[in-house]
Amino acid sequence: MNEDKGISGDLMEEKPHKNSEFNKILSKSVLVSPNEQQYDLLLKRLKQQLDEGRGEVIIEIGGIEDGTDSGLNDDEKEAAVATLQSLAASLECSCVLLRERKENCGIILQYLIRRLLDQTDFLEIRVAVVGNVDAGKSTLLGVLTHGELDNGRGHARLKLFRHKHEMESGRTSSVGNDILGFDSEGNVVNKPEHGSLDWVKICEKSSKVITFIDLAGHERYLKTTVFGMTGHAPDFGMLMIGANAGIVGMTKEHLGLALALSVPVFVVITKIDMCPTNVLQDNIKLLLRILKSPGCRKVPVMVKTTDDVVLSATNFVSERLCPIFQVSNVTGENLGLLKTFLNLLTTRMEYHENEPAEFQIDDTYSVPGVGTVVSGTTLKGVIKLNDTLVLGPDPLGHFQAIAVKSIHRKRMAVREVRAGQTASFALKKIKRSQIRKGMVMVSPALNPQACWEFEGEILVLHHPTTISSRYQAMVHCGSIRQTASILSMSQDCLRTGDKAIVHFRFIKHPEYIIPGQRMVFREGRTKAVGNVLRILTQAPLSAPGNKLKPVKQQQRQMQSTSGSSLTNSPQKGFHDDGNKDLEGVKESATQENILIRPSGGNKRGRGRRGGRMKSNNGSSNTPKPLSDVANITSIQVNNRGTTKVQ
Ligand SMILES: Nc1nc2c(ncn2[C@@H]2O[C@H](COP(=O)(O)OP(=O)(O)OP(=O)(O)O)[C@@H](O)[C@H]2O)c(=O)[nH]1
Repeated sequence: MNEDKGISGDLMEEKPHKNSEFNKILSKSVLVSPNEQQYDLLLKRLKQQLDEGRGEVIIEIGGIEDGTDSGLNDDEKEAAVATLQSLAASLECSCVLLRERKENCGIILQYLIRRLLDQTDFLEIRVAVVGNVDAGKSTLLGVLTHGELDNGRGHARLKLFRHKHEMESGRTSSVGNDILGFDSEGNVVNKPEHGSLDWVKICEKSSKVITFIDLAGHERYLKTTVFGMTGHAPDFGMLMIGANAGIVGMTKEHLGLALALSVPVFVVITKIDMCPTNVLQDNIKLLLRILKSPGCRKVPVMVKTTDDVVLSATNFVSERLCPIFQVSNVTGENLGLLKTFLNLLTTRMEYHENEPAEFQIDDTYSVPGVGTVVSGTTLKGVIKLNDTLVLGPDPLGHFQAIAVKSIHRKRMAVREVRAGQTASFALKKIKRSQIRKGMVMVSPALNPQACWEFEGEILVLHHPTTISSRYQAMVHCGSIRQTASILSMSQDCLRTGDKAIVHFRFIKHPEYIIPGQRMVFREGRTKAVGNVLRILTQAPLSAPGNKLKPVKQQQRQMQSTSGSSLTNSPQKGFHDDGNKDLEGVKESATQENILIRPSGGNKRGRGRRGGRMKSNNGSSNTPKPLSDVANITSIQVNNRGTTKVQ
């Protein structure tokens, strides 16, 4: 089958593997018998590679592609492997063979070098699990993390459900988490006897922990699913498809969401044990067509052997690659391949030691005997025990100093957390009611500012009619989830497929957002995606909680400021590189129609939220011209409502 071919050559050329530089010094002669100087150089480079890969790297030996130096014979292989093992041991790493292949020129090997970490440390990868209802999401997670196969009637998923109504209905409604640990050799740490409370035991024995963010498949819970995709900062998306049902319901919606948020996706087709071959083939054909379409532009790879796993995992740094697994939760078929793949995934989040810390809160708890606890993801820097951070913004836009008295990672007490890691902090002298999802804890060095208004560049993926000024919908941006109103736009009105610069204002309280962040703007089936371009107002235009001023009044206010000097605007115009990012998604909205649902009324949303969806010519408030909006940079308004234009 044509689709079954391996990873296409052009993909490899486009994004050379990150180890390719290192591999150049791994020439056969050097590895087989390095002199002292060469050995030291190898050691130094390997350490560098491990630091870059957050503690692990995949090394290929004997595979230099210049044609002169490739392939090892048996003796050379033995010597080269001994050198690699000695290098790994010197750096306190494990060295595990992943793949051995015989080419005409000789043997080529791939090894996983992984740092041995102490009990409290582990590499963390977050995988968002999406797919339609009944695709088998909770079941697969139950099978993977509890080591027992399913019975086909919902046995495995029972271990994951968090609410009584979920047990009764068999449907996930909340964002659930479960973990799968791998030791330094790549063996699964989870055992059937590990209950869901044994996270500490699993983490202590693991070098890498995969956190699955189990998201609801039903349309009713889409808001929660979008929050899971934006607020939990997943490294990857696992799109689950039932073999017999195929691409139905929310499958395309979820795929589109991952695409819009630039989250690399791999596909797991479940229930292959109960699906007739012809149905499976038809569903796979459709899947491949969608993935290859101009809207997705993915390179699908059917993963059938360990070789395919290693190849796709090492190239999964490219968002374009889309590995596809076919598994059964009942017979366990191909689950081994999926586990090996998960073991080889590496985090996408970068970590720089000296960056000021940023932590976004995605949940709050009140724990008896402990007090208020917040959980979330460390986005930047490192947070250590007893550090003082600032928490906010509160409804007045203020941040307050807060000391970090205890840190937990996956229920395990630790001394520090770094970028890319989720954690929870117990906070003193603050009530749970004072904290909400979307708040941040950041280093005081950042001098964080609360934001009521911001400018975003958005692309409308779907709207039944048109969007114009004063339209309101939910903004999802990181763990922020709040309704915002459109004050003005660079176009009179927006229809499906349109792109525009939009001036938003949060309706309830200010938030902490950063230019460049990805955002989703949605209400019911209306959906737009884009980037935050810049922050416009640092303080409320009126007292918090007050209704918005009419747009015209706001615009007059803004016009009076046009031409004033740009104080906090990092950008001069609107044509920034965010445009580029949206191109692929735009195509998906316009050409392939994968995200577009058939037009239809949206009566529920219209009534409840008070958003106005006008007919094409119905815009009574002419939006400000783009050039004018560009000039307005900061309208500083204090709480009494006095405007100070800078
Ligand atoms: N035969 C067979 N049945 C499976 C397999 N995977 C899941 N099932 C069954 O499919 C049903 C639905 O599985 P769930 O895990 O609840 O599906 P889900 O995608 O989590 O659904 P939501 O939580 O509502 O989003 C259950 O009865 C499972 O036992 C499989 O590989 N083979």
